[in-house]
This record gives sequence, structure tokens and C-alpha cells, in this order.
Amino acid sequence: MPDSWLDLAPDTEFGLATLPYGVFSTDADPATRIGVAVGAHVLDLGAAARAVGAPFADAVAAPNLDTLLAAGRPVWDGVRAALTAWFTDPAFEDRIRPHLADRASVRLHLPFTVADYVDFYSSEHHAHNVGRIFRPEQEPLTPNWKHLPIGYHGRAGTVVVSGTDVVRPTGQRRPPGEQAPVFGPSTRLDIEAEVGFVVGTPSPMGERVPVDSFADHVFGVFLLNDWSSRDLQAWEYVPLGPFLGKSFATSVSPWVVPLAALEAARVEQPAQDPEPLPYLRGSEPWGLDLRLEVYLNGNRVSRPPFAGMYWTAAQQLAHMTVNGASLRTGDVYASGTVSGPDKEQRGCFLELTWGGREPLVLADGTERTFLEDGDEVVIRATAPGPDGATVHLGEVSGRILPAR
Ligand SMILES: O=C(O)/C=C/C(=O)CC(=O)CC(=O)O
Ligand SMILES: [Ca+2]
Ligand SMILES: [Mg+2]
Repeated sequence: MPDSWLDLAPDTEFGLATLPYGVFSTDADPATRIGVAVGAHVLDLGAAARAVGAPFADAVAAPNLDTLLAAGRPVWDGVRAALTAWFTDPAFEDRIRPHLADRASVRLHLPFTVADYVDFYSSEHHAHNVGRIFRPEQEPLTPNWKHLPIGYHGRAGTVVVSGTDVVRPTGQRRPPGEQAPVFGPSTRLDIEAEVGFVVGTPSPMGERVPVDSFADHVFGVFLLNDWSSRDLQAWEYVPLGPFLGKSFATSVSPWVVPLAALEAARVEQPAQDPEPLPYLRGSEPWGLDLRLEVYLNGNRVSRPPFAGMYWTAAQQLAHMTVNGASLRTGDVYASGTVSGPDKEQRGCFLELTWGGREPLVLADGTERTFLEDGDEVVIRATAPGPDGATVHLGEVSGRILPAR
């Protein structure tokens, strides 16, 4: 990467290879506005764009990312090129430096208005493991699994930004061996380490979005924790799928990494056999070499590799619209739990503890199956960037509060 007048340390989180977008406020100015993370700083993008008279200033002088998302790929590329120029060309320093805030001192908010929220199920390892745990008497993969990316509609209104506490959900569960359900706080509260995608450019009803149009529609990528109550889920999900077991909260990381930052992380997805139907075939690789890490109370418990996901986000987008369903700016869709083939690569505690039968032993000697009140989960990720640089996705965190 070119040098910056900001003197960024080579190993800084959010160097010039990343330049993610978020929404921040400060104690001095509680109005929310778009920020760009760069090293230990946050750039007030709207104020900076006005100071340099950038052509896209109206799209970014906004309380959140909604107008930038709607502006489309040419504007997204223009903003990113401008940011790189501002931070590398010393001629911009006088106009840009006054709009930098200390990243450690800002408050971060949900970066855009979430329109719809869909969650997929695209890790073969995860689907295989969950099938064996939930349905031991059946084939782990359902007959449709390798023909289409399975998904369900989640609850957009309960998508929350990283750092938001999660109240333990209450509801119906059926204890093992019983006929009737009981009511109370969930006893099998779990996470799902996932990657989220946000749609910028909408599409009209009745039209399909081809796999190869992915980058025209999708603005960027972030981390997502699909908190899941396994006891509520197991009792309610037949035959219509997850409902209250997953709708109480979904946490997202505050920094949206633009697709353009992930060019060097693009890889071929795993071979698909059988070959999918033509509408699910694309001409460009959209596997992504994102390396996730899951921490429970500071202990790293898993390292899920995203590169092995069976279905790509480009295929998921094509599938989501193949019936003519429209896309709206702010639509979020998530990859599904990211699990690799190895035990220490599993993206949820259901798998890590094999349905609660094999507790994890943490560094302090305590054991965990599912989450306890007070537990904090943090998911982080990085990806390879250009010229040996590292792209940072930052983190999504959440702490469990007791049921109410
Ligand atoms: O197989 C099942 O019955 C349930 C699967 C999940 O809970 C996973 C889900 O939300 C989709 C995913 O994250 O991969
Ligand atoms: Ca999920
Ligand atoms: Mg959820």
C-alpha cells in the first residue's frame, strides 16, 4: 500500500487496505454521521467531503449509510478512490486532518437501516453437523441442500450493533423425554459466527439478479452473530423453520468493509457436485478467504474459515431473487454459520460441544456447553489484502443478560 501522511503502523487495524464505513457520534457532537476507520482514527466523511468539495458530498453528508448504499457502484468506487488519495497525498492533509476523531472515544451505531434480513445455511460442515445432532435418524444433508442455498427470513427489526447486550430469550421448550413443553428462559443459548452482506443497489420486482451482477448490488461485508436458542428452536422449527429461536437478536459489526477491499481475498469456492442449475452459475470466483475467530470471555474457542463455504454470496443473491422478489437498499443477508472441517473450526457451541454432550474447558478451568448469563462473545475476522497487507473486518461482540 502507498504511504500515508497519517504514519499508520504496518500492523494497524484498519490500514489503507480496509477503509471501512460506519456511523459514529461523539460526546461533543451526538449527531450520528458517516465515519471511515483508519488506524486509530475515524474520519468524518461528510465533513471531509465538503471540505475538499468532493462530487459525492451529498451522498455522504448523512446520518447513516443509507444514501451512500443507494448511490451505486460508480459512487462507491469514487468515494474509495478519493479516500485513498486524501490519506496518501500530503496536499490533502490540511483539509482532512481537522475531520479526524480518536476512534477509541467515539460511539458506534447501527450503520444503515436494515430493510429485510435473510439468513442462509451455506457451510456444508455446519449443515452436516447440525443434521447429525438434531436429526440423528436422517441423512444429515436434506435432498435439496446441494441444489440450492437454503435460507429463511429473519427479523430485520432486531438486528443490533456490536456491543448491544442480549437478554436471554424466554419461551417454550420441550425437555428431553417429555411430551409437553415448559415455559421459561432458554437453557441452550448459542451463537452462530457468520458473515453478513448488505445490498446497496435495489432491483425491481419481477426481475432476477444474475450471479455475475453481485458486485453491482452488494456494497459490502461485515460480521454477524445469529444468536440462537437451541431449545426454543428444536421445539418450534418443524415444519416452517426458525422463528422465535433466532429472532430475539442478531448482532452485526459496526464497520462495513467495501467489496473492493476484498479483491485479494477472492478465491474459488469448493467444487460443486452436482453442478448447480444455470441461474446459480457465475463466471467469476466469489469465494472469500475471510478468517474468523470466536472468543468466549476472552478465550479463543474457534477459528472458522469462510473460504470453504459451499455457496457464495453471489449465488445466494441470485437465488434470493430468482422468483422475482425485489431487492431493497439495506437488505441484509447472512452466509449461515461458518464451520470448517475441524473441531476447532466450528462456528457455534451446538457443534463445538456436540449438542452439549462434550463441554469446552476454558483457560480458567471452567466448563461451558451453552452460554451463561454474563458471558461475552466476540467474533473477529481478517482477510488477505493487496501486497501482503491485512484487511480487517473488526469485531462483533455481545454480552448475555439474564432473562426478564
Ligand atoms: O438444521 C437445522 O435445523 C438448523 C440449522 C441452524 O440453526 C443454522 C441456521 O441458522 C443457518 C445457518 O446459520 O447456517
Ligand atoms: Ca444462522
Ligand atoms: Mg438471529
